[in-house]
Amino acid sequence: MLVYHLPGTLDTREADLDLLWGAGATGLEERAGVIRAYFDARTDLPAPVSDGEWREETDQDWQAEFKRTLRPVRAGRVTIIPPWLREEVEAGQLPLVIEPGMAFGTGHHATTRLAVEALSDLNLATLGLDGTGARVLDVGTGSGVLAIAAALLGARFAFGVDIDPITIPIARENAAENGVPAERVRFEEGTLGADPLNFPEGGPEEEPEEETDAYDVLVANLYAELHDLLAGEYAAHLIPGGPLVLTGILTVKLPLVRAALARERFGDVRETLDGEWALVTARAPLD
Ligand SMILES: C[S@@+](CC[C@H](N)C(=O)[O-])C[C@H]1O[C@@H](n2cnc3c(N)ncnc32)[C@H](O)[C@@H]1O
Repeated sequence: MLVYHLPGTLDTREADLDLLWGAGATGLEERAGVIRAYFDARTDLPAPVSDGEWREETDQDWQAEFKRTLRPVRAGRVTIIPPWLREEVEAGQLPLVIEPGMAFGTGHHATTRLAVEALSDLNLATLGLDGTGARVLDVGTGSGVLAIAAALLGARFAFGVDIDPITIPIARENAAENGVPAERVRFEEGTLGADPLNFPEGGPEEEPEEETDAYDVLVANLYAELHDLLAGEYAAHLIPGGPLVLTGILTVKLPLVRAALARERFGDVRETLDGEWALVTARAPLD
């Protein structure tokens, strides 16, 4: 790939951008104070933009640069890292390894971090039947990050569902990478309500008490309109009083989520804000 590196930013050199397009650039972007102009072939550039340099780059350069930009993400008792940053997890933190890839959920989005923090605040190891650990349902699992976080935090069983089939093998690989055994985490294509055949039963077959579709905790990083649509399903899939953790909510859309939770008689509704994003926790109705 042929890239022309021009010092400056898209803002400060706005007047020069037309010259690059005019010279045949196929794309422009800015990284760390350098404008990158993509070309199919070298060409003579006019004087105002001749202070840059041509570079041949390979895909490996891109991957290396992307890898260098990733940092560990601390979320409560968990630190989310790509595999090559294992050494950077502080003592006492639970490492959660996520291979950055095609599925949403590397931990770098505020909503993922907020949800892991909220899971970290719940006592997942002692919730649930006989205090033996919570059964957690993760709706819209993506990379599996929230279900895997729940398992690492002591949940007895975590179940991730996603309507996008591409996420499921990725989530399974991430669970294996974190050493979470298959009987403690499961991922299936599916959603709540729409297709009962696709909605899996509660857990490992060898434990009869798991064969229920009511969970101790439900977490969903989706978006406000979907939380509104699914609020009744959330209540139906939680034990009475079970914690609900919702994120993916733009703060401007909070009234929609508040109204949906009130309609379905959720209690103890609390909100945490991070910039334009919100996380809402609540308790399922008691009857
Ligand atoms: C914002 S990502 C969240 C990923 C991950 N749970 C996290 O917290 O980083 C939302 C995920 O929800 C999935 N999704 C969207 N609509 C859904 C639905 N109706 N039911 C289940 N999953 C859905 C998407 O495919 C996507 O993987």
